[in-house]
Amino acid sequence: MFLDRIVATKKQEVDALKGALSISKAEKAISDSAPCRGFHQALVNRNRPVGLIAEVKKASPSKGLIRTDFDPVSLAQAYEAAATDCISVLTDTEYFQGSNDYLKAIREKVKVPLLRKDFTIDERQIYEARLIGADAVLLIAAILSKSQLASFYDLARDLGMDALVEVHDRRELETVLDMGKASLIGVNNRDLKTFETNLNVTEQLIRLMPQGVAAISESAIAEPEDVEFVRKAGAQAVLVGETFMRQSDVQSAVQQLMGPLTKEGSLG
Ligand SMILES: O=C(O)c1ccccc1NCC(=O)[C@H](O)[C@H](O)COP(=O)(O)O
Repeated sequence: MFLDRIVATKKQEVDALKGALSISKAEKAISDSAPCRGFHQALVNRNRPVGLIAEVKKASPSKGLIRTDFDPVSLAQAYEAAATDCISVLTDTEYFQGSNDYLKAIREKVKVPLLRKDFTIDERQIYEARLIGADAVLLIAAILSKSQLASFYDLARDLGMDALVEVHDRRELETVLDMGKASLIGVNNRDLKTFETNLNVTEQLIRLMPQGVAAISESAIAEPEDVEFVRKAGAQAVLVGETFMRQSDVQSAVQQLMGPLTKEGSLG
């Protein structure tokens, strides 16, 4: 199964990180660094009726190479110019052709809060995310135990970041809700084991979420009708990658998919 392969590769990367990243040095560097930008708060204060996390995504296991003229900083600047609330940056190299360097370079040029989109399986990756400039990390319920979810969540918060906790089915959602911490839950419409996508997953899972949880619908959102469908299902924001990456003009692609701004003067 592909997800198992990804996790096996991450285990090797984490072994290398154990030699390369000292937690005490990381803590010192983080205490000297600028505070994070509020990722969750940007979605609360969103610029449109449905918030947007726009993804910088060069390639994927399901689609292969998605964008050939891939300049991560220009893409992120186009997202910012289109009043995107948050940006997701894929940092996995092996399967998504992403890079920590992309996130670092985007952090230098763009003020929008950044999600480090990767497969977190070890606490060192959370320190690393904060050091490279992330404002939030992704915690995928399909690859973590309840105790890992809780401790990684607490660590992210202790380091000043938000955590987007991702689920795909009822069992994963129940685990996350049992944990009793997550206030930002992503429903991935893509089954990461089969790559099948279905927006009904958002509808089925959001209705099981208590009030006070902000739900993000992730993956396979391609048309304004899809955004409307997940809004009606209760999603407060969407996470979109491929649809934007396949358009030459990313800024206008955001406007076409997401519609006009709610707040005057948000653009630019
Ligand atoms: O995108 C994939 O093929 C994929 C395969 C295995 C694990 C994760 C995968 N994608 C990560 C994501 O969650 C998406 O990049 C993100 O939700 C955006 O999806 P899309 O708008 O469909 O590009």
